[in-house]
Amino acid sequence: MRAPWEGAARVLDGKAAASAIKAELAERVAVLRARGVVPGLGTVLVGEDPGSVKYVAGKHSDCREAGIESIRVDLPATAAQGEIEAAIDRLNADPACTGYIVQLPLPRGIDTNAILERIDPDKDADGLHPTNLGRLVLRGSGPIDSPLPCTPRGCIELMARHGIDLAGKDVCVVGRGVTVGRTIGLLLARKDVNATVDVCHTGTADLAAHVRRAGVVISAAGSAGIITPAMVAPGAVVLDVGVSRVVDPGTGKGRIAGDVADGVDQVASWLSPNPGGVGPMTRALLLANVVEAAERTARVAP
Ligand SMILES: Nc1nc2c(c(=O)[nH]1)N[C@@H](CN(C=O)c1ccc(C(=O)N[C@@H](CCC(=O)O)C(=O)O)cc1)CN2
Repeated sequence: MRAPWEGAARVLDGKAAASAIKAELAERVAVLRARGVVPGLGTVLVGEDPGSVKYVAGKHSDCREAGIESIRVDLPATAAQGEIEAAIDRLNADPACTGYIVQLPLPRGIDTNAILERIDPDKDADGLHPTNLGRLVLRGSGPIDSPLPCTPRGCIELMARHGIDLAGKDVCVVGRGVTVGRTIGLLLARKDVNATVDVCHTGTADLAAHVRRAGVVISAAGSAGIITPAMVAPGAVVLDVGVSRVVDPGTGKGRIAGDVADGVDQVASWLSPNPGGVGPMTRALLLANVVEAAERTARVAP
């Protein structure tokens, strides 16, 4: 007899979940506006990396959809550390900007940690300021009244909105970048989620053995096709978060590839497409951070 997942994984539809979240947020923004509180998201983009340009443009169009104002600061790739810091200082002082992000990665030679630490923690829409990461570490249970990193939050919300309960599950996270791998374990291991987390990276001796043990695989390695069907336990939930640019050998043209190889959909019970999975959720949860910060300021209950 075939298990329910055999044949084709069900789709973790990030586009649909993100649209629902944005509609919910639009209602909360209307309440805020009625009380004279206007949320405004700022973005700082340094350089013209095509991926980053696209993601930032997406964040501004999301703001329009949810009724959030947005402020764009675009700097050339040659911007010096001091110029980026000056832009941060202006956003910290701007009352129209209630939250903002610095699009990562920053060009080589820029001290990213110094930039992230300069953001006013109360305006940190990405949840990557040390104060907010520290709050996440300190508050292992109960509500958190500070912003949470958007992609980790998006991964958990995507599964929750598809009825996937993570309590007691073994989750294998692949990748240790700051926006996902290094922070998602903090959220997954909280008492309200109750998962057990295994974080793998380029120094992991036997990646396949770790992935095979997991009921949930979250791959944010940025290494095309690193998660193969043979590595995945039958019925596992798989989230494809990584993005890399590859050249298609057939056409010679560049294209975007995820971490999950073809055929995983024949083994997994649920699979997030890439694009269309975690990416839109990252953007929706960024807006949630902005709205929640404005609600805290206005003391409006969600
Ligand atoms: N300051 C930050 N920088 C970066 C973050 C972050 O959370 N904060 N994460 C990533 C990029 N990212 C957000 O900025 C991001 C990635 C992907 C998407 C997205 O919607 N992707 C679409 C596809 C878009 C396309 O290429 O057509 C999808 O997956 O469907 C949004 C945001 C690194 N930097």
